[in-house]
Formats: sequence, C-alpha cells, structure tokens
Amino acid sequence: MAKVLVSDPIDQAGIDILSQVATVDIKIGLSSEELAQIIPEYDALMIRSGSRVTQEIIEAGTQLKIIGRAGVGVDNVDVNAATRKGIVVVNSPEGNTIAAAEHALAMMLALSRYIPDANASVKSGKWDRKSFIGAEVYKKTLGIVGLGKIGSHVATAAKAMGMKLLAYDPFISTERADQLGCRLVEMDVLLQESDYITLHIPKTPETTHLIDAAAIAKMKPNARIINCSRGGIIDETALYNALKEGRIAGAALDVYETEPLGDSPLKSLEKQVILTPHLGASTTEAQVNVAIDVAEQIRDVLLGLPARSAVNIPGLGPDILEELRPYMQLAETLGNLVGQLAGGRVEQLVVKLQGELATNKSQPIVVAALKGLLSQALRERVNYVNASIEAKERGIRVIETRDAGERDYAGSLHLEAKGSLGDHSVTGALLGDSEIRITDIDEFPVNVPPSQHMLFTLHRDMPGIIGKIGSLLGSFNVNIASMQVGRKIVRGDAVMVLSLDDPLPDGILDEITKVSGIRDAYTVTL
Ligand SMILES: NC(=O)C1=CN([C@@H]2O[C@H](COP(=O)(O)OP(=O)(O)OC[C@H]3O[C@@H](n4cnc5c(N)ncnc54)[C@H](O)[C@@H]3O)[C@@H](O)[C@H]2O)C=CC1
Ligand SMILES: O=C(O)C(=O)COP(=O)(O)O
Repeated sequence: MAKVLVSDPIDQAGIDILSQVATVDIKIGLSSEELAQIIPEYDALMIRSGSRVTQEIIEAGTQLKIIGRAGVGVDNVDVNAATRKGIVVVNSPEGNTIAAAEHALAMMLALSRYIPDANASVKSGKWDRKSFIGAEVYKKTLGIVGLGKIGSHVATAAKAMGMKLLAYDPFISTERADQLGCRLVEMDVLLQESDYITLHIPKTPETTHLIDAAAIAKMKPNARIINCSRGGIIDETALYNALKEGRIAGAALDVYETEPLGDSPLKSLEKQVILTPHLGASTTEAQVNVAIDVAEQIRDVLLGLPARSAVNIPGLGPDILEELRPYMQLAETLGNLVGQLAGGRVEQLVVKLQGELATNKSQPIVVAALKGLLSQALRERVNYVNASIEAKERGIRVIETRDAGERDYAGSLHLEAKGSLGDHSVTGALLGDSEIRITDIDEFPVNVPPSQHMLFTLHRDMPGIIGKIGSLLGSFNVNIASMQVGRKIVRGDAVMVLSLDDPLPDGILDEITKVSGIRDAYTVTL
C-alpha cells in the first residue's frame, strides 16, 4: 500500500480520503533534517505553509510522486526541483479564497476601528472610549494589488461597503477590472491615491519588497496597509520605521518575512498595528475545502490518474485534460514509435497538429509526444511533469507546426524525429473517440492500430518478399497477428507493418535484414 506523510495540520476530511488508498502518517512540526530523513519511505507528501520542502528533501524523496499543498501558495516548495524529478505539485487554488478575502476585510475594519486594542482595554477593566475614535471606510479609496481570486472577492465586498476601488495587476484586462468596479492604474497611482492598500499577489522575485521605503514614501499619511498574501512582499523594517514615525496610519499583517514571527519591533507598536499568525485560510470551511481538494488529487495520482490542479503541468486543467486525453494518448504512442524508429539520439522533433487538432491547445500534445519519445530511455522516470525539461536537457529541439487544412481525418498528428541514425516520421489519427490508428510511416500510407510488439520493414515491393518474412518468423515460432504493406508506387519502395503476438527473439532482426529486397527493419515495443 502507498504511504502518505502529512506534515502540517490538515482537516480529517482529507485524511479520510487519503486513507482509502494509502497508509497515512501524520507528523507535525518536523525539522527539515527530520523530514529529509523520513521522506524516502513516502509516495506522497501533504503540507500547508508550515513545512518547507527544499531541494534536499525532494532529492531524498526517492519514492515521492506528488506533493500536495492544502492551500494556494507553493512558495514553500522548490517546485523546480520537484519538476526535474517528475514529482507533481498540486494545490487548492480556490478552497480558501473566501476565507483569505474575509480575513483581509476583517483586518481593514479592525484596523479602522482599533478593535483589538479596544477589546483588550475593556478586558483589562477600563472603559476608555476617546482613545479609539476610528475612521470609516465608506467613500474611501481602496487600492487592491493583485486582482486575482482573492483580490476580486475583496473588490466585490468593498464595493458593497461604498468604497472607491483602484487596482494594480499587470496581468488583468481593463474589462475584468471594470466588471469588478475597479479602476486599473499603475502602482505609483495606487500608492499615491489609496486610503487603504491590500495585497493579494504571490511572492515572486518581482514582488519581493514591492512595498519598500520608496513605495511607502509615496503613500498618504492616513494610509493603512493590509497584507494577507505573503511575507516579504512588504519590507518589514521600512514599514516599522514609517509607522513609528507616523508617516502612514496603520498596518495589518497576517504574513511575515519569517514565520513564526520572531522578535519583531512591529510587536512593540500599538493600536496602529494588528498582527495575526497567518490565519487567512483558517476557517473551518476553507480547511475542509482545501483538505478534500488536495487529498482527492493525491489519491488520484497514487491511483495513476491525473491531478486537476497541478502547478507544474502547465496548461493541463481538468476541462482541457478531458478534451485532449485521447489525443495525448495518440501523441504519446506516436512519440514512442518515432523514438524507437529513430533509434539513436534524437536532435529534433517536429510536432505537426493537423485538421481540427490544429485549433487545440498544443502544449499538452507536445508534452505527451516528448514523454513518449523519451520513454524508451527514461522508462517510468519520464512523465508529463518533467518531459519538457528532460527533452531540453538532452538538447532536443522541438518545433510545433499546424495545418488546419489537412482533412484525411478529423484531426491527426504528424511527428518527425531527426536523429543521429537518420530521420523518421509517423502520422496517426483517432478512429471514433479514442481508437488510435497509425496512418503513415516514413511517408508510406498505412492504416494499423498500435500493438505491443511490432515489426516494421522498409523493402522493395516485389513478389515473394512477404512470404519470406512470414516463413522466417514462423521458423522462430513468432506468430503474426496482422500485417499490412504501404507503398507509394507499384514495385517501388514499401513498408511492411506487422503486429506480433510475441516479442521478436534476439538475433532475428539481423536475419530479416539479410533477406534480399529488405533495406531496413525495426522492432518496436509499445
Ligand atoms: N494569508 C493566507 O492564509 C492566505 C494567503 N494566500 C495568498 O494570497 C495570494 C493571492 O492568492 P489568489 O488570489 O488565490 O491568487 P491568484 O493567482 O488568483 O491571484 C494573484 C494575482 O496577482 C497578480 N500578480 C502576479 N504578479 C503580480 C505583480 N508583480 N504585481 C501585481 N499583480 C500581480 C496575478 O495577475 C493575479 O491576478 C497568494 O500569494 C496566496 O498564497 C492565499 C490564501 C490564504
Ligand atoms: O493558501 C495559502 O497560500 C496560505 O497562505 C494558507 O496557509 P495555511 O494553509 O493556512 O498554512
């Protein structure tokens, strides 16, 4: 039975799903060294933001097939290292959207009305009303940095509270911002005009210290900033200095450069600062959502099924996967076939999408073709996650072309491999919804289904040659399941495609190539 390690607190609903297919060990609070030490035993790792999955841990995870992040941010996982090792990284892109958005809104209101300090004051026996005169958010300007899932929900709620909305997000269209009632502006305008600024962006090299001393200097003196996205997007030292000197009015932080937050001077500031311990996703609802979402994906991957929210298989969402799955199977089979025909080192692969396939997303098809191409060399080490990287590292140039006009089949795929031992090409199509047909080998038309053991010959089209190959195979006790010849002209060159019931015994290929009229012969295992 597979083994899953859960190294952060996960709702029981997720554990129950994992337990259907695996032995689940829950070990919370492990150090990186401890995690690296035990990870070789596990097929899957399920985490939240508390575990840091470094390259060392990934390298040590020799059995690891999937890392599931029960939440959104995967900045605590070395995704590149996982991709190189063919480990799928999945998350729950939407499970905690509402929780995080509501936390940001709660922070904005709590900051405006000094709720944490007012609460502490009453609980300490005081009745002090004059120290807590707050500000209204109504008619104030909210600047939203990052108008993705969480930012959009914040926008909708803030709009309902009568706020004016600005947004900065270079990857969002003006139409989308308009729909949400936001004016899309440059970052400087947002900094200068906002009374409240809320951050909802991932942590990347570009967003690290996006809010630094220079950015804070552009903010209004009454500005309040809220960060429920990622620590390190705000330079905490610059923020502390600005708050201490009263250059901005307040800050509410849920995330920090280092977590747990250690000895930070921010803790010494009073009612203008609210600090929560990374609680954005901490609602019962969100925790059930993310646990189920990610546990289901881990279960599926352990059962050999695809994951619906893999962050390192780009462009492979569930709807696309559903639609393209038969074509991906075709691409993988043809990639495997052309790789074996080419034999040696492949330097270039041309992937030509024809007919209706030409209008489809090509990336999953190309990835599947590369997976097939590399499968002889890398066996189960190659998968949809690492096929592109493995191809790149082997110096295989990939060229994609499209020909929507090709009409022999509704959609077909043509692959050409340029290799150290020669060039080969194959074409294939789908019959009905998912039956694969090889329709062309090295430009010779054929119509054969792929089978596990196949023999291909290039020969001169002349009487008696088929009989000779048949007898030769018979003398080695190899049974032919089907046979087809493809030729362009009578008595010119031709290919013979044989499906065999058994693998070809050693040495027989040499005997076949010695038959007069046979120019070349290849065995293929699919
Ligand atoms: N505090 C907490 O517990 C939680 C934090 N988060 C964090 O919140 C953040 C946002 O999450 P979602 O809205 O779900 O992500 P999302 O991917 O839906 O949205 C992120 C948005 O940021 C934009 N963006 C990327 N780079 C940018 C840049 N340089 N400048 C401006 N905009 C940029 C993107 O275009 C996108 O629209 C993530 O960092 C996530 O990890 C999410 C859930 C809970
Ligand atoms: O989903 C995210 O990105 C979060 O930051 C939530 O973190 P958590 O799962 O609560 O440790």
